[in-house]
Amino acid sequence: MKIACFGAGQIGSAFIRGVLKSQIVRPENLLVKGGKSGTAEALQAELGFRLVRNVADLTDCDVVCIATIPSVIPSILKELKGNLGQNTIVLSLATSPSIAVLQSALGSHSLVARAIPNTPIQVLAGMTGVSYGKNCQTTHKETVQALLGSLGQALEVPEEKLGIFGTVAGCGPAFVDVFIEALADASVLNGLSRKEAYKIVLQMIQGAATLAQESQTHPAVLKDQVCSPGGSTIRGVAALEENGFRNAVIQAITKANIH
Ligand SMILES: NC(=O)C1=CN([C@@H]2O[C@H](COP(=O)(O)OP(=O)(O)OC[C@H]3O[C@@H](n4cnc5c(N)ncnc54)[C@H](O)[C@@H]3O)[C@@H](O)[C@H]2O)C=CC1
Ligand SMILES: O=C(O)[C@@H]1CCC=N1
Repeated sequence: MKIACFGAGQIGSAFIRGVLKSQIVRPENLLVKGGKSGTAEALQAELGFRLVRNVADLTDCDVVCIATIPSVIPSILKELKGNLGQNTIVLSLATSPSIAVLQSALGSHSLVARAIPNTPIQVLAGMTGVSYGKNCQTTHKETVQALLGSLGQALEVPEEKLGIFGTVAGCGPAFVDVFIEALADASVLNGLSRKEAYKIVLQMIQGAATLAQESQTHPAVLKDQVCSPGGSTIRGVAALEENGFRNAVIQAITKANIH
C-alpha cells in the first residue's frame, strides 16, 4: 500500500507511527507533508519515511490522509485537486468538514472518507470510526479498512454517528488519562510511590477492561462482584455517587460531542 499523510502533529504522528509499526506500509511508500511546526521533519529523521516535495508525487497513492486542524483543510484540498489518481481515496481524520464539503471541494467523482481515530492507534490499540462518501466502492472500503484495521479496531458508521463515536473513542483517552492520574494521586496521598501507583493503576484498568470485554458481562454486575457486603468498595462507590462521578462523565462526553 502507498499512502500519504498531511499533518504530523498529535494524531498525524500517532497514525504515522502506527502504520509503520503494523507494517501495512513500508517507510518508502509513506509520504508525509507537515506544516510549519517542523514535526514532520523531526519524525522523518527518526522513522525514515519520505517527505512530500511535490503534490504530483501523490497520484499513485492508495490513500491520502489529512490530519490537520479543520481550518487548514480547504487550502490542502485546493492543493490536492488535480493531483489525485483515479483510485486515490482522500481520508480526512479531522472533526470537520463533512464528506459533502470534502467531496464538493475535490470534485463530484472524488473518493472521500472520514475517520476519527484515537491516540492508541500508535500502539495498534486504536478504536476508529469511519464513514464513506457515495463514490467509495467495496474495493475502496477494503483498502481503508485494511489501513485503519491494522491500527486496532475500525468500524464503519453512518456519518451522522461519526461525531459521537469519535467523541467517546477519540476524546475518551484524555478522560481516562485524567482518571488514571487521579487514581495515582490518591495512591500517592495514601503512601504509595508514583512508580508503584502507575504500575498498579495501569494494570488494574487494563484488567478491568479485559474482563468486561472477555466476559461480556454488564459493568453493573462486574461492579457488584467487587462490592463485598459492608466492605470497602461500596464505600468508595457511594463516595463516587455523592460527588457526581457518573454525571461528570456524562457531561464530559456531552460537552465534548463532535458535531
Ligand atoms: N489529537 C487527537 O487525539 C485526535 C485529533 N483528531 C483531529 O485531527 C486533527 C489534528 O489534530 P491534532 O493532531 O491534535 O492537532 P496538531 O495541532 O497536533 O497537528 C496538526 C498538524 O498539522 C500541521 N499543519 C498545519 N498546516 C498544514 C498543512 N498545510 N499541511 C500539512 N500539515 C499542516 C501542523 O504543523 C501540525 O503539526 C484535528 O482536526 C482533530 O480534531 C482526530 C482524532 C483524535
Ligand atoms: O480534541 C479534539 O478536538 C480532537 C477530536 C478527538 C480527539 N481530539
